[in-house]
Amino acid sequence: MRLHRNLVFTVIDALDFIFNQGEYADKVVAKALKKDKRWGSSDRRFVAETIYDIVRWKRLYAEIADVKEPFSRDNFWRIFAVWAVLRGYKIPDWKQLEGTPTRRIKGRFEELSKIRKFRESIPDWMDETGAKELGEATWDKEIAAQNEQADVVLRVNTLKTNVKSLQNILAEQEIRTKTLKAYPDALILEERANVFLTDAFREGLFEVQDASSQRVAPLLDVQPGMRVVDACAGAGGKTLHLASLMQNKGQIIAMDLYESKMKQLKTRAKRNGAFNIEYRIIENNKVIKKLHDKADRVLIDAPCSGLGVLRRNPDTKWKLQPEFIDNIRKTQQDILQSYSRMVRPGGKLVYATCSVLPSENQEQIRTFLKSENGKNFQLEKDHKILASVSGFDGFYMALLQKKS
Ligand SMILES: C[S@@+](CC[C@H](N)C(=O)[O-])C[C@H]1O[C@@H](n2cnc3c(N)ncnc32)[C@H](O)[C@@H]1O
Repeated sequence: MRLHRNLVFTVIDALDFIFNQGEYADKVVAKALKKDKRWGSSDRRFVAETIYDIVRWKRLYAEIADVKEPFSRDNFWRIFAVWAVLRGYKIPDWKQLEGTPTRRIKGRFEELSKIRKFRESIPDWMDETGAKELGEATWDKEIAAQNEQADVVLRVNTLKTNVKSLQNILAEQEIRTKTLKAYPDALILEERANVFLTDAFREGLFEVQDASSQRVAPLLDVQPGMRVVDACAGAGGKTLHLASLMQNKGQIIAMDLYESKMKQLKTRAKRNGAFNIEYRIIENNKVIKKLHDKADRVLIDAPCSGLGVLRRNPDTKWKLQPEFIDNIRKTQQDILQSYSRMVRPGGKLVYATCSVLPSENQEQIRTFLKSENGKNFQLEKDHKILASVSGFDGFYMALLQKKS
């Protein structure tokens, strides 16, 4: 395997943006891929996958390369050299890679692979939190699974098409997919492809949405004609799923703190042909109060640590801080306390996160159910989804019913 100079330089530049300028990996990758129109699909794959790989394995590779943050340009080359040696590339005779200690790199890799926080390349605090909350054995498997590359999963937009038709449309463009048992609207790509460039995507025939995330909206048990509040709608992955489950009938009130996210949701809703959505920015508590006891269903897709979706967002490992998790736990309980009041007697509520930490999940529900507000609710069921067991993102979702 040969390394190509302009691709590798693009990777080094991207790492500088991510690690020294605090930019998000997905944005940097998207920008990097636009750099040269002549690149073919394997060049683009090399750039994207190498950047993500090095972001994912930063701690391990930096330790092997014996470099510390803030990284200089020379440090990035040394980290890149570690990646290239471990991936089996022949090191080219470029001056930046002169003197790469191939044998030493392999030896250090063997040694460090015996220690989980290096082997899985995570900060000390994250390793301790994961082990404390899930137990050593489960965390061992879970963090390993979360370091694997995620599959690309589509959710078929049943407002516009069905699984079989979309499968045929994509197959005509050489994009082969498989159905997934127990996930009725899902298609999984057999090989990675940039599905956002397809006409099928532009026409709103599907969204990219992990299989675990596709379990949230169905759990809420919505029916056409209901009034449903999606209280933390964000850019609306689950709002759109709710709209198709409701066959565009009834009312979905999508809320978030941020207007920018609502704007993205509006664009996506238009593409999806979802017409039963109203939008509210939560500027103050009045927005919530007005809906007290009025919603048949409320979805709280709560802000969380994201410790279930590291496969998709490996830079979370480095951006997340323990203080953030402490604060987000308080926010999660506040949101549960406040937004649950929108559920009408006899109505239902789903609380979900894309975290695997019990303290953000079942423990929040336990605290809520013991509280004054929570006494009006009972837990119907919950799903604790681990990436190591499901093969998809780590998620938690609980269905509660308000007493009549
Ligand atoms: C997990 S994300 C939502 C993802 C979205 N539901 C989807 O499926 O694409 C959590 C969202 O909660 C929003 N949020 C944070 N604090 C909030 C609050 N107090 N009230 C409502 N939304 C909040 C964030 O802006 C973010 O968009």
